Amino acid sequence: MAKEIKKPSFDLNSKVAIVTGGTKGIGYAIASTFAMYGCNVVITSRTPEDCERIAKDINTLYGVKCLGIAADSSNKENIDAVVAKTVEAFGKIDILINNAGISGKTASLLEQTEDSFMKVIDTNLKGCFLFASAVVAQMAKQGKGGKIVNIASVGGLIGGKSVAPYGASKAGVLSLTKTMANEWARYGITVNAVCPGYVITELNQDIFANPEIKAKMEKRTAVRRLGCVEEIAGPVLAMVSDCFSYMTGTYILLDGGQTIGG
Ligand SMILES: NC(=O)C1=CN([C@@H]2O[C@H](COP(=O)(O)OP(=O)(O)OC[C@H]3O[C@@H](n4cnc5c(N)ncnc54)[C@H](O)[C@@H]3O)[C@@H](O)[C@H]2O)C=CC1
Ligand SMILES: C[C@H](O)[C@@H]1OC(=O)[C@H](O)[C@@H]1O
Repeated sequence: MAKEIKKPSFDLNSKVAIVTGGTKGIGYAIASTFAMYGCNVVITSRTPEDCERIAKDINTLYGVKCLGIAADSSNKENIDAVVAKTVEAFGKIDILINNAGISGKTASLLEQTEDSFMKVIDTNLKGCFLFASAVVAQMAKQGKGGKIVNIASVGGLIGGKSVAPYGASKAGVLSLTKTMANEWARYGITVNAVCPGYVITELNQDIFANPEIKAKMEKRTAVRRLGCVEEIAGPVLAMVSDCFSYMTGTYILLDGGQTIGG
């Protein structure tokens, strides 16, 4: 008899995930997709009403426990409180998705200020470091490993005009992902990233509202269209499942062929 091959499973039953910035856009799609697969989810954003409302919706729609906790991803005290409240409510953390992010001021480098630069770095890069560090301290105590996915961007690979702080923050996230994977493999924790291209969300709705710009962006992709949030959430689900147990310290590019020249 030939060797039996294990059937891949995306089941997240009884797992507990934190999805930062889980009230909107890509984060909301990820939190909802995890919930569809049985995962209890903690979602964060800075607005308490949004957290409460969306957590209730996810709970009603998918029958899992969902907790909304207001927290600023650039604030260490807030982050430590999210980790403590998650452990208090669920007893453990299995998965962290570092998703909360802002695009920042669209302007040339010379027009960026210390404030506009640091605001993006604090949310996108410092937040990723602080959240992962706080969660890993808990995962290490649990002794059963864990999965972290950082939401980076094509912007972190190619830079791009007028979005220097954003590109730099996402390049930093990709570098952090490698170091985290190296240093935390000893705890059985894998750390990976995804680099989405153009995905329609609130982050960029103003830009894509202009039909000319939208058409230009679509033309930059090989598939000639913008992405949707489900096209990021599905791959992230696979990445936190048992299927991706041998992947760590790297990223998946989800850009419709933007970086191969369109
Ligand atoms: N939409 C796109 O085309 C792409 C987005 N991304 C990344 O995906 C992630 C999600 O972006 P979208 O869903 O598009 O944006 P969005 O604006 O729709 O949602 C962002 C979420 O992050 C939260 N957030 C922002 N700043 C926060 C802070 N300081 N503390 C806590 N929560 C905060 C917001 O409340 C919201 O829930 C971001 O990291 C973004 O950089 C990456 C590549 C492409
Ligand atoms: C903010 C941009 O419109 C959006 O964000 C990203 O990371 C994508 O690459 C898009 O450019």
